[in-house]
Amino acid sequence: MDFKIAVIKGDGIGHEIIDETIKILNKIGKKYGHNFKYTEALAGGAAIDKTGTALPEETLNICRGTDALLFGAVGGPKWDNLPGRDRPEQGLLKLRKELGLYANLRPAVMFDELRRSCPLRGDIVEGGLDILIIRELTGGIYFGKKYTESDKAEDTMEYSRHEIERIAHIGFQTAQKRKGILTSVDKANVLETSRLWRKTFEEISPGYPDVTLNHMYVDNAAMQLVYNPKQFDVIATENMFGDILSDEAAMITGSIGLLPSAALGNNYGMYEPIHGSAPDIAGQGKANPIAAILSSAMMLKYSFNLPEEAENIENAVKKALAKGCRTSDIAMKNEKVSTTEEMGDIIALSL
Ligand SMILES: NC(=O)c1ccc[n+]([C@@H]2O[C@H](COP(=O)([O-])OP(=O)(O)OC[C@H]3O[C@@H](n4cnc5c(N)ncnc54)[C@H](O)[C@@H]3O)[C@@H](O)[C@H]2O)c1
Ligand SMILES: CC(C)[C@H](C(=O)O)[C@@H](O)C(=O)O
Ligand SMILES: [Mg+2]
Repeated sequence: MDFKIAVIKGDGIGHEIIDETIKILNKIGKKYGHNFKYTEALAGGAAIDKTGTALPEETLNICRGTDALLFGAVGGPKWDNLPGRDRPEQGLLKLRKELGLYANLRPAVMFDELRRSCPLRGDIVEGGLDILIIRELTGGIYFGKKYTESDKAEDTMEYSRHEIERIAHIGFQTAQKRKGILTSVDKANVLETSRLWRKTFEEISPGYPDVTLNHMYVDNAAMQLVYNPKQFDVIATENMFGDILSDEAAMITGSIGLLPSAALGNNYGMYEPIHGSAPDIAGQGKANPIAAILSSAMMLKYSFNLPEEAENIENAVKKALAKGCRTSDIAMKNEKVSTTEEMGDIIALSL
């Protein structure tokens, strides 16, 4: 079958990790008889340099004409002094908003092979970890009214019932297919948006009697993630809390370079690692491509309905780790360090 994929490498390590991901997809295509057709598009700093804007109209048109999007990362020190609305990150935010990608699935799964890379005590993560964070992606403080003058600035957090309801349904339905435990994370002791969030989850809960709904304040959730992460099955939370908690969850599994994501809406799916452009290691072959490669597995599963092919990629990642392949972020002292490309090669060989 033919599948059209828009590829946005972005900035920094975005290029290196997406190149490895395409290597894997091509091999999968060959193995299963699929034809993945890629169209590259610009966003972020690279787009600013070339066109003056972080999300050119042409990029949006390319994305609207494809079956799914593969995204690397955007941003970097070169563009850090631009006014907020002109920054590379705005390209990503606008893409999410324009394509209606409101639900962001961020699975934090610990590979047995990487138990030693987890910074937590062994007994805390014994038996492994499998948490799915569902982050609301097109609302909240990221997209509320903004205001700035020389001595004062404002960001507004806004949520409508509709925005919360659609995330809640995804949270409950996802929990139904897993262990049936949904933790809604908010700050309802302080924020009006969180009180509406909690009330909405409560109202929807009776429709899912097989799911246990818990509420947790975000500060406690940050603490519980390192104290007792195994209590979590599905976490549903608003945009900024989800951004922060998913970086924390990624590190618990061993590295931020491991955590993939799917940004889903009613018409499109965009697949991106949760990490950034990592300017400190860009261009040095040090980036871990696993988060991007696992994001492509999510693409096969969610956008193309190819679960067997997706599982093949996940298993190949496990095999590469079992063979001892480690990029610098997950290598222990005295372990051989592989480059981004070597990791990609070993995963490709393991398919
Ligand atoms: N989705 C995105 O495009 C995205 C996400 C986060 C940050 N950013 C942008 O990236 C830039 C850098 O931000 P930051 O430093 O806060 O976050 P970052 O995720 O880029 O890097 C944080 C740390 O993690 C390391 N790291 C990240 N990904 C890695 C990988 N795949 N393999 C090995 N190590 C990895 C980096 O070297 C760095 O030390 C900023 O401009 C930021 O806005 C973009
Ligand atoms: C780059 C930034 C806009 C983005 C976010 O905050 O959503 C990133 O941190 C992420 O997690 O995808
Ligand atoms: Mg983030």
